[in-house]
Amino acid sequence: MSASKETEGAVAVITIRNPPVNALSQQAVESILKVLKEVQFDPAVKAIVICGENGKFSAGADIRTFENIGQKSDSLSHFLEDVNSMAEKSEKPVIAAIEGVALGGGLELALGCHYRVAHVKARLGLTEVLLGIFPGAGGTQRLPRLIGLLPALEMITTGKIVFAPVALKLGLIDSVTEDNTIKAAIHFAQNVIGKPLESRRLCTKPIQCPPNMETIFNDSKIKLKKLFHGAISHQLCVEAIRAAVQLPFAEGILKERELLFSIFNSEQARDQAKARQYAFFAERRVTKWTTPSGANWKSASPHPIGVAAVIGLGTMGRGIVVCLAKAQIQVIAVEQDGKQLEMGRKAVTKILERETLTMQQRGLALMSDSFGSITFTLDFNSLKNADLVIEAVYENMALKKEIFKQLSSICMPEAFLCTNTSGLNIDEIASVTGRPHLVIGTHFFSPAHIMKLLEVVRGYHSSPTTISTVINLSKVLGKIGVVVGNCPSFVGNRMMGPYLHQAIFLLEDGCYPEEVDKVLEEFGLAMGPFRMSDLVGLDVGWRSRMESGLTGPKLLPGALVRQREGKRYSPLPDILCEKGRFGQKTGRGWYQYETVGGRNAVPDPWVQNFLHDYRKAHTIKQKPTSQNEILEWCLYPLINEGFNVLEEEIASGPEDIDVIYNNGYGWPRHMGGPMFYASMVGLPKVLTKLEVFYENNPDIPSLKPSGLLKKLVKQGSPPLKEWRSQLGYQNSKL
Ligand SMILES: CCC/C=C/C(=O)SCCNC(=O)CCNC(=O)[C@H](O)C(C)(C)COP(=O)([O-])OP(=O)([O-])OC[C@H]1O[C@@H](n2cnc3c(N)ncnc32)[C@H](O)[C@@H]1OP(=O)([O-])[O-]
Repeated sequence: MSASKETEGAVAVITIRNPPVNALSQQAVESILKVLKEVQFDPAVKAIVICGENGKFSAGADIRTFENIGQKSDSLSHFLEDVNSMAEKSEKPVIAAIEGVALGGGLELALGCHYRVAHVKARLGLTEVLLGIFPGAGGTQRLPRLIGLLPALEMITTGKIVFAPVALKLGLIDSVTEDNTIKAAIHFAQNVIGKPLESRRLCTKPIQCPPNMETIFNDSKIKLKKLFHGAISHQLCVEAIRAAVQLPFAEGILKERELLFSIFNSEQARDQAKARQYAFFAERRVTKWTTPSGANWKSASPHPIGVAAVIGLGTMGRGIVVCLAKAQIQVIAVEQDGKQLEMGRKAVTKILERETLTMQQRGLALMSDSFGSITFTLDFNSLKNADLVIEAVYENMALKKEIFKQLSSICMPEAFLCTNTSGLNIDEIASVTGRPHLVIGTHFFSPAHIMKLLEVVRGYHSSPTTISTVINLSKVLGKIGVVVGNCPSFVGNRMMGPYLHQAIFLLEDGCYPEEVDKVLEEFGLAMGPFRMSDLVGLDVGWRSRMESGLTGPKLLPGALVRQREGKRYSPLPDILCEKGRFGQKTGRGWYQYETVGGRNAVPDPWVQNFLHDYRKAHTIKQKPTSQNEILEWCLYPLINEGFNVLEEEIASGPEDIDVIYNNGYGWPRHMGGPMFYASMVGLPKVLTKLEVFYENNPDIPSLKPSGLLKKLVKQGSPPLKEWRSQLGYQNSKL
C-alpha cells in the first residue's frame, strides 16, 4: 500500500500501489501526498504523471475501511482533498494517466490534476452515490466546472460510468490513447512543460450555468426520488452541486464536507450507506460459492466456452442468444419450427441492432466491432459442435426430458447441458442423460439480455467444474451468477410465493391493489406485487395452479372455495384469469391498461366492484390496515422463507439471497436485500411479528417462524456476517 516515484527525464511518474484495484486507503493517500510533496521540491522535475499499478488508475476510496462508516470515510475525504488541492496548486503540470478505472475518489484525484490522458478502454465515474455517500473530495465542485452543470449533475447523481471516448467528448479528459497510457501521458507532459497552468486549475474556473437553474435542481430531485425510491445520498448530491453553482470554490468545498458529514450524522442515511456497501461486497462474496457437499470456487477450474447453443427462440431464448453474442461467443440457435426460427432471427437481429446503437452512443464502437457469430438452424445435429447448450423451451417437464435425452446422444461427451427453468426439478431432467454431472440449471431473468441475475441451480450430481464453468460464463456475460440448490422455484421465486399470497389475502380483507402496491413501492421495491403480477402475466401462475389441481378441472370436487387441504387459499387471481384478465398482455388484470400490452397501470373500478362483491358474497368484514401492517404482513413472510431457504441449504448465505433480490426482484439496494433488511429491523421484532401473525392465522403455514430465525434470536441475534456459521455448511468438508 504505497505510492512510488520514478523519473523519465524531467517527468516524475508517481505510481499508486494498492492491489487489486489501487483503492485509496488512508495509508495510500498519505503516501501519494508525501511523494507529491517531494517532487514539488525536486528542481530536476518539471512535470508529474500520476498513474496506478497493474493497469488500473484507482477504484476510489478503500471501501473496506468504511466499516465504521463515519469517522473513516469522512477523514479520508479530507486527506484526499488535500492531495487533490496540492496537485491542482502545483506549479508543475500534473497529468493523470488513466488506465482501467478511475472511479469515485480515483476520478476526484484525476480532477485535481491539470490534465487527464486515458486509455480508450478506461472507465470513469463518480460512483460514490451508489455506495450511499457522495463525492466528498472536491468531486461535486470540480466536475461541473470541467464538463458543465447538466452532464455533471447526471454523472454525480446517478453514479454513471463513461468510457474514455465519451469522456473525451464531454471534456472530462484531454486525450485518448490506444497505446501505452503511461508513455502517452509522459509524452503529453513533456509537451506542456512551461505552459501556463491557471486555466487548468478547476478551482479557478467559473461554471457555465443555464438561466433556469432552480427548476433544473428541483426537477432533478423529483426524478431521483422516483428513480432511487427515497435514497438520501442522491438528493444530497444535488445540494452539493447547487453549492458549486452558488458559492466560491473554497466555500463550496466546505459545504460539500458539511453535507457528507450529514450522512454520518443521520441514522437513516447511514443505514442506507451501510446497506449499499454491504450489497457491493455481497456481490463479490457470491462469486466465492460453496455447496453443502464441500465443493467450492477453489475446488474447480472453469472450462472456457467458445461455442454455445440455445434451444428455443421464445422470449427467453432470444435474450440468451443476444447476451452470448454480445460476449463474443459463437452461438448456434436451434428451433424446431421454421416459422418460429424466422421470428426468432428477426427479433434477435432487432435487439442486436438496438444494442449496437446504444454501444455506439456509449462510445464502445471501437471495442464491439464484432458480436459472436450466430447460426440459426432447425438442425438438432448442429449441437454436436457446442461446448455448452442452454435449453430454453417453455416450462414443461416432459418436453425438457425429451430434449435432454436427445442432447445426451448428440452433444460432445464433455459438453455442459443447461436448462433455463424457473422452478423445475434439475435432477429429474438430468436423470434422462448419461452425464448428470454436466447438467445444471441456469435460471435467466427476463429480459435476459438486460437483467443481471442468473440463478445457477446445482443438481445433486452437478460437478464442481460444471458449477464453476457456468459461474464463469455468467461473469463473461456481464451477469452475477448465484449458486442455489434444487428445490421447487429455487430461491427467488420460492420467497416470492408467500409474499404474493399475503398481498392477495390483503385484497380479501379490504385493501385494493393500488393501495398495497403504493406501500411497497414507497418502501422502495421497483414494483408492487400487483403491478408485477400484471407484468409477468397472471396466466403463468394460473396454469401452474391448474396443473397441480389447486383450481380448474383437476380440482377435487367438494373443495372449499377459500381453502385447500386445510390451508387458506384465495381464488381471486383464478377468477380474474377465468375472466380473461391476464394483466398487461390482455390490457386488463389487477389494473386496466390503455391498450393490450400497455404499461401504464390505472386503478380499475371493475376490480374495486368485483372485490366489494366478493367480500360480500363470502361475508368477509373489511379490516382497516395501516401502511406499516401492509409492509410487515407482506415482507416478513418473504424474509421468513429466506430463513427456511438458508436452513435447508438451498442458499449458502444471506448475501446470496440479497444479491438475488437486489438484482432480480427490484429490491431497493439502499435496503441491502431482504435478509440485510431483517438484520436492520432486528430479528426479535421480525420473529415476534411472525409469531403473532401465525397465532392469528394458523391456516397460513408460511407464517410459521423458521427454525433458523428462532435459533438466531435465541443466540442473541448475531450480526448477519455470522449467520453463515450457524448453517449446516460449517459441518461440510470446507
Ligand atoms: C471518501 C469520500 C470520497 C470517495 C469515495 C469513494 O471513492 S467510494 C468508492 C467508489 N468506487 C467505486 O464505487 C468502485 C467500486 N469497484 C468497482 O466498481 C469494481 O470493483 C471495479 C470496476 C473497480 C473492478 O471490477 P472487477 O469486476 O474487475 O473486480 P471486483 O469488483 O471483483 O473487485 C476486485 C476486488 O477489489 C475489491 N474492490 C473493488 N473496489 C474497491 C474499493 N473501492 N475499495 C476496496 N476494495 C475494492 C473488491 O471487493 C474485490 O475484492 P475481493 O472480492 O477480490 O476480495
